[in-house]
Amino acid sequence: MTTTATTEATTAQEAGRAPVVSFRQVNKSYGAVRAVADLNLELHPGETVALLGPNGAGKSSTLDLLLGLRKADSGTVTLFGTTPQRAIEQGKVGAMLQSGGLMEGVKVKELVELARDLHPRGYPLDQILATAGITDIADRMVDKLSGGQEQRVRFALATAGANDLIVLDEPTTGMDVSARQTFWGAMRRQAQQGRTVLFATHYLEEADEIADRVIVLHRGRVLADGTSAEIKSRAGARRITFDLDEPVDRDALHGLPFLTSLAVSDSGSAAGSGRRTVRIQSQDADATVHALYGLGLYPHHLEVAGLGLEQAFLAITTASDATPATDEETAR
Ligand SMILES: Nc1ncnc2c1ncn2[C@@H]1O[C@H](COP(=O)(O)OP(=O)(O)OP(=O)(O)O)[C@@H](O)[C@H]1O
Repeated sequence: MTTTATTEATTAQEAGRAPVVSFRQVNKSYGAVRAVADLNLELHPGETVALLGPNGAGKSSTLDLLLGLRKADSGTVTLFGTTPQRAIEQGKVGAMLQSGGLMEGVKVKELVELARDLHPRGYPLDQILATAGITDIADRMVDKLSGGQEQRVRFALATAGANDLIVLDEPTTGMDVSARQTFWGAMRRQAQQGRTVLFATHYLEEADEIADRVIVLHRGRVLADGTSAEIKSRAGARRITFDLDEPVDRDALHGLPFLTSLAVSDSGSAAGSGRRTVRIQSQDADATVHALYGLGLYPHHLEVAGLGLEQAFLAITTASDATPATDEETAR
């Protein structure tokens, strides 16, 4: 074996072992705005990962760095052990981004065909159209599509060949409920075939349902990283709900220990009866409920439940806003 062949074999072996995506100490600023701050991240084959974060958290910047569309100020980004550019040239990555219009003056099928022809491992045209659910609009001009149809065409372009990594930036924006279901069905099939899927989203229910790993970004940092169940339990707080027949002493309820929020409303079924429903969020439900009985109250229909992903997400990002960001915030 020649030295070159040995080097190539070693590189291929390394690429086989390398994470699909690796960010090491990556920083990106736009002037004074720190969009990505000391970001460390690894994605592995077959993972479906949701990137969650409030507006301006750094999601699009992270995806741009990952795709080599922007250059990091410092740190390294690799895909399959090589540069993003190289991985993309090798046809390993399909991307569906928010920005950038679709080429106009062509039919849907012509545009998809072009993407397929450019892909080193392109799929048959009919298959791409069917997977993206756009067979019926294949002869439509691209400039005549609705927002949701455009998104489906973008999806077809991102999956026109056999990619190992699919990157999606808020892919279902503008899609109606049924288009969303079709879209995620297609995406699940991609994941079942061993592909790694990374998507940024504002829809927490999508992250909860689709992703087996959720990464919460805030101010360019990873605040939490784990399964959706882990993120929910990391937020710590629990919801306590109960009804009260007696007059509600809000000051007393506000004085309960470990309380993070309190809402009192007319009890839906018994509106006008004087019964009130109290909803509490607490960092220590046991202690709060104990103190509640200590107030001499008699709560009916008492329920204690974990937070949904949306509330957990809010709890995590709000807590981070209240404290200076440190690397210890990272969950793993
Ligand atoms: N080209 C740019 N020039 C200057 N600032 C920018 C640029 N692009 C992004 N930013 C800023 O960097 C920060 C991160 O933006 P980014 O678009 O990555 O966030 P995001 O999480 O994708 O937000 P959104 O959910 O609103 O799409 C924001 O404060 C944004 O205003």
